[in-house]
Amino acid sequence: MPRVKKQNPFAARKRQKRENGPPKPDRRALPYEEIKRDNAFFIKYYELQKICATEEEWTQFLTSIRDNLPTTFRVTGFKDEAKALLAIIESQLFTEYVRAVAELHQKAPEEVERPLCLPWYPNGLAYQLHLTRKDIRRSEPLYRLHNFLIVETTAGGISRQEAVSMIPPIVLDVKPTDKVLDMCAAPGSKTAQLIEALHASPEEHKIPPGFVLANDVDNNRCYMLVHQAKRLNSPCLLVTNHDSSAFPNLLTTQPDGSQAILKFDKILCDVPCSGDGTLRKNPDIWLKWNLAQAYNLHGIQYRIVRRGAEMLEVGGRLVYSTCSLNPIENEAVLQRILKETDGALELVDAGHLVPGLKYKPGMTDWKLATKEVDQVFTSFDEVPESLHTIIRPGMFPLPADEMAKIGLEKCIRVLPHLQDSGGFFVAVLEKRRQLDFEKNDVKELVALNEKAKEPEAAKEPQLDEEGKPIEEKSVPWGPQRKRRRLHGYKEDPYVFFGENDSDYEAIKEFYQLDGSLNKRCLLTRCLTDKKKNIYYCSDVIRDLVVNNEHNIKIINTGVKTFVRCENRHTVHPYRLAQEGLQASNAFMGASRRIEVERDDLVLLLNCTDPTKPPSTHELKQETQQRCKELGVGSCILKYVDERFTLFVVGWRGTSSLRAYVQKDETIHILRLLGADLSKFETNKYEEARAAAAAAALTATDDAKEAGEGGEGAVAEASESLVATPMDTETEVAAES
Ligand SMILES: C[S@@+](CC[C@H](N)C(=O)[O-])C[C@H]1O[C@@H](n2cnc3c(N)ncnc32)[C@H](O)[C@@H]1O
Repeated sequence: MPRVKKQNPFAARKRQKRENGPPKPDRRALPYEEIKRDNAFFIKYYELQKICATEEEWTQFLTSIRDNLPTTFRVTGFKDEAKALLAIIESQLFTEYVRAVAELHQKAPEEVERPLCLPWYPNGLAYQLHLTRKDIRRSEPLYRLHNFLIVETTAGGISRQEAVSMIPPIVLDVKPTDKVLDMCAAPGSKTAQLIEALHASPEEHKIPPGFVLANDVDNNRCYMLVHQAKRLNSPCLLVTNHDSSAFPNLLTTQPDGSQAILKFDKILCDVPCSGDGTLRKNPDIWLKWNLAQAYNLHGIQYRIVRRGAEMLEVGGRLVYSTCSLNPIENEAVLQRILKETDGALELVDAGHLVPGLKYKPGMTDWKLATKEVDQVFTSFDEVPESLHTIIRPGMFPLPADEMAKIGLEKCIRVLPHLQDSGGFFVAVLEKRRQLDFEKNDVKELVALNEKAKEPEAAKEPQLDEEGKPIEEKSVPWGPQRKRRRLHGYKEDPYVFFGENDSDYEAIKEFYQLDGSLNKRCLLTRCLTDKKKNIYYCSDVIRDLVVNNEHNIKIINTGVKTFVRCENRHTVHPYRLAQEGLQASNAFMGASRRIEVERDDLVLLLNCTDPTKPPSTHELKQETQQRCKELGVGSCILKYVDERFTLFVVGWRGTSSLRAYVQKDETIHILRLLGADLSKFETNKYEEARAAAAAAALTATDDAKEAGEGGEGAVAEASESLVATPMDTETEVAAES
């Protein structure tokens, strides 16, 4: 049969671009100061919707939304370490903040307003600075604050996140036992919060029984998500890449060994939106805002929340959120799903979970309009036929009696002027019973999965009446539209340890692993006898991968726990990885542990030259004694004080001991220990000045010596000044 040649979409796009002429200038490239913070359609539209109660409030709203956004961050985690970091922030960092802001604005320190603790964020762990991102990035007096934010973000001590974006995970109220789905997760700031909530009771659960499945349709953004979530080192995270509106049903193994369709206890639908609530952070949206975006997005927003509702466990909770203020993307989507599910889904009031947050109730009346807002419609009958494909009947508010039943006023609308934040919309739904349109045929799904496992060549193509191959349909509970491509995805495989893995036996013996660690949850990402990195994931994540890897594209799972590290001194081929220690520590015996005092740990962490690790003779007597008992190889350094217990991966050399952590985490731990950090404190402004001066000097000297040709020397001079010490983990211990 002759094959129809398919068009290459990339080539087609390229051709189209060529035909369209030279590219338009990138509006995003405009500096924020130059963007006119105005858009007549935006103003006309929201004035029409009466999103504010009075003229005075409307003026406040407009003033606020045109202003830059203050910077906010939250201290990550709920553990003792987070409390200790918070104490340091509130004392040392904020003292430095007051000094620096006073210098920046040439004020007396007493006149500087201290950062604001966000009252509704649990445990006082989130703060708002009276500075914008730009202030922090571009003002020399603030360089220490900037360094702090960068280092602690990389080390996972804090998360820089817009205040309003912290709300959905709080009202989702995740518990360590919850099965959580984040349907539109990238770049992952909310996923990080969900993971933290999952790990909130380490005393109760060594490894939480629940998990977070974080998904995004955009492959590149999935990698941003992996990067963001990696800082939390959770073995209970699975990242997938799929269209959420057609997310396949997944299989899970029940305690009795049978298979069932996975239902989630908590689902976050932080759907794609027009983003006009982020105008303060992204002023370029002023240039492109138009109503067509909302009309276009309404459909996909509805389909995502509908699919979410199907996958939700009865009794489970689903949070729908957008960073848009538009009722078309918010209330109109919710009224549609609430009407369709006819009482099976219920809106609940979650205000008590964010006490002190100022917000407005959801809207129960709104109008639709043309793109230019020159024609306004209150019902579908008024919409001209030419707009029928854009403006749909379901976008109009329901009749008053139906509206009263669904209770849209329980939604949370945050407007920028209420507490100097971005704009946001959040709604909390709970599932009371199964939905009429839910498909839960487990036998069909098992059969489909089995088929998907067959090698491609073994499959009989499905043919239509004319003998042409039938494209598989995209249905939420069935195979994906592009299922065939799954086999072509370039993700590395997930290879779990078998029953009798010799590497596992060696690791178990060396580290005295206890039997509660399921060896079958260790995995590698390649099919080889000589494993390099060994990852660990929780039992439930393993089960999900094994049951569903042929049905959904898995981007990432597992935390790096053991890394091959062999040299002539080592007796065991694997060292521990700091990333995995948070999980693996719970299973480790006493054989490779050293308890260290503060001074020893500070000494070890301060060694930034991997070729000169501290000699054991420099350490306390007890540490030296313990070192003698340990052979060469990886070990766990344990530090305890009244505030927290820290575990750090170490390396016992033939005559040395060193800490095996990356630079930013080193600084984070030293900060917690109250050590002197001045050697890590860099002033980029001073460095740039020094580099420029050195370059100028060299250029002058070179020009004197060689006449022309000074340029290369200038470049060289400046390059040599930007080398940073110990940015990455050094693979082999110094002595080897
Ligand atoms: C508002 S952002 C999510 C922000 C994210 N929750 C966070 O807190 O970092 C919306 C995301 O939805 C993704 N997206 C858009 N359409 C989608 C779809 N059909 N299925 C899954 N994800 C989708 C986009 O790629 C984008 O990353």
